[in-house]
Amino acid sequence: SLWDTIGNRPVSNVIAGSGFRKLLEENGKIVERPHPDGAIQQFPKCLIIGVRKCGTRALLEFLDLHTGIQSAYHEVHFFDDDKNYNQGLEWYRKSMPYSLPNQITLEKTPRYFISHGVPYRIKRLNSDMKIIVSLRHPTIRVISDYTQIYYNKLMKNETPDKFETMALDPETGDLNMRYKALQISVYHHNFARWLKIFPRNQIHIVDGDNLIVDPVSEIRKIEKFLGLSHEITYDKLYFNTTRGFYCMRVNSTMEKCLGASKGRRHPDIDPNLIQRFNKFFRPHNEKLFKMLNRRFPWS
Ligand SMILES: Nc1ncnc2c1ncn2[C@@H]1O[C@H](COP(=O)(O)OS(=O)(=O)O)[C@@H](OP(=O)(O)O)[C@H]1O
Repeated sequence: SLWDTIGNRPVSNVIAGSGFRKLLEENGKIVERPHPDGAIQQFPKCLIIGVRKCGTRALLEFLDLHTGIQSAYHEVHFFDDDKNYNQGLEWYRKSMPYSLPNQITLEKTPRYFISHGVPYRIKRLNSDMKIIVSLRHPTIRVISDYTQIYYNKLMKNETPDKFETMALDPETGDLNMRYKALQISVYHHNFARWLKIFPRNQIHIVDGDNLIVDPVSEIRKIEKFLGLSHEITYDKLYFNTTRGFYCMRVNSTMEKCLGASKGRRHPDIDPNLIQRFNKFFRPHNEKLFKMLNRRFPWS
């Protein structure tokens, strides 16, 4: 991609800390991401592993505003995709943005959370890897997941299934346990695998619902988790009333919101069906809270 070709081209006449590291856009396109002398491509020290639709893109981009962090813009899918994994570690390192030696490289691939074998592969690369997981209300996450697939189908000129068709077993009318979006929201199933490989204190959990309404408070906890100073304030993030979400002040002249696929309106869903989902998730949430030694305001 354009991104990668720029990554291999050093631009030396740019001063560190003066905006060299951030997205540069021209006519809405990312055109260049120059880096300073001494910058190198480093393995990530921190991974955002998921969960899908829980604000992983917002986290990655907001954290990229920090001078101590360089985020890989694309989802690299190294640990979950055998085709990429078999390219080897150098391939992975070369997929990273340039950063100064004391900066933390950050990568996010939400599929890591649900992919078997990934925790072990990450541990083999770096047993000290810091791991970030964002969680949202499980029912809202299901609906967000459905909404994404709904629009993906529309874009491919396919007819999307109704939510009820996906969510309910056609024979019994019960919730469809084979529905992938439902399975992903049973967070403790996947979490159990991660906690077998990584100690709890190496995993930071973000409240993805709170990230939407008070991003600075969630980012601040991550800054602490990563041993970074507190830089991301409401000078850098502002509430964009048109979008209905927080957007970024990348520098004094550039503002940036997440892409149009983030924060789409969810379809109206029968409140009874929502209640059935909530009821289904309740005991699973309790298991999760126990596992994580932390509660969330989901009922
Ligand atoms: N600031 C800001 N701007 C836009 N969107 C925001 C923001 N903060 C959090 N979110 C929520 O992020 C949800 C998408 O999550 P992900 O980025 O993890 O999705 S993905 O798995 O990478 O497709 C997305 O879910 P939907 O609202 O269902 O689209 C948003 O609610």
